[in-house]
Amino acid sequence: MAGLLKTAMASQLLVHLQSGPMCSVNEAQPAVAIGQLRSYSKCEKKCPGEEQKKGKYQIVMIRHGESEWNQKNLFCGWFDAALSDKGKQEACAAGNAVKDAKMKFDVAFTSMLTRAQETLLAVLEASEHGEIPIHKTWRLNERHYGSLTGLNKAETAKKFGEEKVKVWRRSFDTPPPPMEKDHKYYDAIVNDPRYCDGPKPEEFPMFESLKLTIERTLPYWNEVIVKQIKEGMKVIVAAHGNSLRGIVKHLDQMSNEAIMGLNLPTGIPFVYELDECIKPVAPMRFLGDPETVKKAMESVAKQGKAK
Ligand SMILES: O=C(O)[C@@H](CO)OP(=O)(O)O
Repeated sequence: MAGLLKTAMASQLLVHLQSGPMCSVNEAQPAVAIGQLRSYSKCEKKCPGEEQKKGKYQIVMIRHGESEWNQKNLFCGWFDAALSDKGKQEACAAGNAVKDAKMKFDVAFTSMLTRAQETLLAVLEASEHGEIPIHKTWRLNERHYGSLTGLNKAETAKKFGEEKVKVWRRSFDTPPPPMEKDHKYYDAIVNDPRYCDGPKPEEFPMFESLKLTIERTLPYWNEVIVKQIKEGMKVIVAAHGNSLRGIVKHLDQMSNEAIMGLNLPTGIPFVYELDECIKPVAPMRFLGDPETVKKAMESVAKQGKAK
């Protein structure tokens, strides 16, 4: 625990949020119609009493906006793809939704990858946050997609079958094949100086299932993020589809089968109300129009279909 806390402190960055260009350029045309704070439940209707349920603590999480590799439908994992223009717009719209919901954060957590960090900065900028501490950790990185990194998902489904790709993408414990040393992106990832403070060589993944992703994400969640929540800090986490699916699985105690059906949309913040034991008192709710959220989730699921 002390080690993780030390790493968290070492990666702390005080960001000066200037009037950055990302949100001012595109704010007139948000790609996602972010609505007011709305309840989103499994029944997709307002369930009585659910909407207003407040916990002792609250946390906001967001998957990064669409990346250039999401746009090209490539397995991305630890490759450091930049946000697409649409992804930048999504991030700004997410920040506007946070502002509309009058949410303020004391501390932020993100991964080592640019797409999550840029999304976070855009959210903080658009929601008029000043300077808050930002902790960056590889433990919130996207799951490592092994040898699939850089392959087109639809073409991979055509070659290996949609079922196989679904297992690689969404099964709990079947990992993709490992990334070997001769892989096109091996050097760019393994020798990236951003990882000089970790992971240690023996921890550095060459592939990850969701199970393995959870095994490296949860210690940080429990020992660093939860600690801050319990100290009364208002927390935002900007990370990735699968590192966040791991946290959601943990929070909602979802079965290995149930988590297969969860596809988080890009760039739409979601909120958990938590009790004193950090257990959700209501389902996650998105700061977005439910129909938009539903469509965005379906579109993520469809990425693994052959064309
Ligand atoms: O490619 C990836 O790294 C992830 C997230 O973009 O994709 P998937 O939704 O297939 O797990």
